[in-house]
Amino acid sequence: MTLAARLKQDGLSLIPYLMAGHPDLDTTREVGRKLVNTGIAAIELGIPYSDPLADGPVIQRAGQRALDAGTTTEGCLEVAADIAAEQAAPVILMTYVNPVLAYGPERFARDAAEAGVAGVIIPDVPVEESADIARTITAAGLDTVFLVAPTSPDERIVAAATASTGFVYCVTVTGITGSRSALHPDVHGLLAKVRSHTDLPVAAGFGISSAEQVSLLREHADAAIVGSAIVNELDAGRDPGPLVRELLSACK
Ligand SMILES: O=P(O)(O)OC[C@@H](O)[C@@H](O)c1c[nH]c2ccccc12
Repeated sequence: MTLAARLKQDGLSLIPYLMAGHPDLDTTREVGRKLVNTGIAAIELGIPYSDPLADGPVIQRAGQRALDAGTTTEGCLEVAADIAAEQAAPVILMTYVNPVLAYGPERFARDAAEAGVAGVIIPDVPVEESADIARTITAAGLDTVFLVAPTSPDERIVAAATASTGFVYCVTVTGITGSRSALHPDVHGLLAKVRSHTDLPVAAGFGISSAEQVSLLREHADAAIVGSAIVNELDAGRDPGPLVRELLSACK
């Protein structure tokens, strides 16, 4: 089943995010393997990068810790392969464009596809400049995912939806990743606008950390993406499993 078809299935689903290599790759492998078997729709795996523009403090710190621990793109792809081998939920890589260029775009796309990865999110390629990289990714059989924000004009939403094949990532707050006490005041209007421009699934992310916030997205989004709240659990030395189960029950 394609990533898009999976996310279009029954109601709101959950996509947890892990930073690969935080606190080390063995933990990412172990936690990722467990999480894909909890009923999540997909898992987003971040590749750490030294200049992460859109990352808030929690994800930035996790990325720095991963880099300090010697995490490489090769290592991330190996862990992605181990998680994908569970055959329980698709693995989506989230990476800035520089690590992809450093690795070589063709090689990156081929190795990710070989690892069993389903799709790639590259947040810092403006959709207007995305044609080459998107072609390389889709040629390897991977899905592309582009982001739209509350500030995106209609034509940008259309362009992002046209360039995406897996789902459209709807950033539900203005700014960087990280837990917020409240969702965007017009999150439902924003999601409705994106949905009016595409048949692809629409996933909401940025600032979603609680079961209550997840439940507010029911019937408005196809998936909720939760990053910082999960990274926080790992920072506190806790298994993120219980939080993920709580968030999952809010999807129903
Ligand atoms: O951490 P949050 O607020 O729950 O947001 C998800 C997010 O962390 C994850 O999707 C992500 C991490 N880094 C990114 C950079 C750009 C876009 C998305 C991301």
